[in-house]
Amino acid sequence: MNSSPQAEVFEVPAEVFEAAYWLRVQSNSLKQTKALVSELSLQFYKLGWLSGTGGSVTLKVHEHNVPKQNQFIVMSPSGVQKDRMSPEDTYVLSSGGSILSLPPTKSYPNNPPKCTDCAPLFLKVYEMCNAGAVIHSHGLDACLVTMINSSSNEFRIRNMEMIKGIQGHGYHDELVVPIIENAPSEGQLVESLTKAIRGYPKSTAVLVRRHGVFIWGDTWISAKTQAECYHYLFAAAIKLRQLGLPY
Ligand SMILES: CSC[C@@H](O)[C@@H](O)C(=O)COP(=O)(O)O
Ligand SMILES: [Zn+2]
Repeated sequence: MNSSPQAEVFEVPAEVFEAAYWLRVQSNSLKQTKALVSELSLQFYKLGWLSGTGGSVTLKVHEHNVPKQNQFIVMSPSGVQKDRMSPEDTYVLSSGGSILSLPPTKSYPNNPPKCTDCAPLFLKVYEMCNAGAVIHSHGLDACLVTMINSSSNEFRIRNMEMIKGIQGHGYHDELVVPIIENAPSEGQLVESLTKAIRGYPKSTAVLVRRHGVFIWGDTWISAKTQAECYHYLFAAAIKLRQLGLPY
């Protein structure tokens, strides 16, 4: 008879094994994606899209041969100066929304970090739109354009060359972007965002009244390009209105 004490056996859940496997596969591109999130955040801060800690950028880790459902998502922390954020301050989430890694607490000695409040909205966009990147902008024009007509749930513009920069649109197309009402917290916007995405399948943006805009694309390049075009068109609409010209 064997009298030696039995070794304790810990069961590691299958999804932990799987996440660890994909983390290894994607580690190089994960590093690059974290760096890109902080680089783009600084760039967008300079454009006025991420000021006063508002706004946020999220990217999916792009790695060939990794199935979409195993691609990791990088998000920024909540309530921080987005222009001063370093790659190591970012969060890594599974495509299902579980947090896989968080910033070291030494970066936040007085205040434990928290993932962006926009996380449920970003996850909804990833899920419904097959996006590779989402930008939440607090650009002033994105906010003001929702206030031109407070009873309208749409922003419409036509006859502008920059409309061609929006996915699925040509010069002769009218651009229509849904507007949802703001709420005291981001989580309360999930339902109306979902409805707007469903109701406007051609749109790659949703405006939030008196707040800003969510813009997405298949890749970070597409999201950035479109975000530049959307902001141009919002600014143009405001200016045209001031000049008394139709848009
Ligand atoms: C200026 S506060 C803005 C926030 O409430 C929110 O709307 C936002 O855009 C950023 O949230 P955050 O949690 O800091 O990523
Ligand atoms: Zn916001």
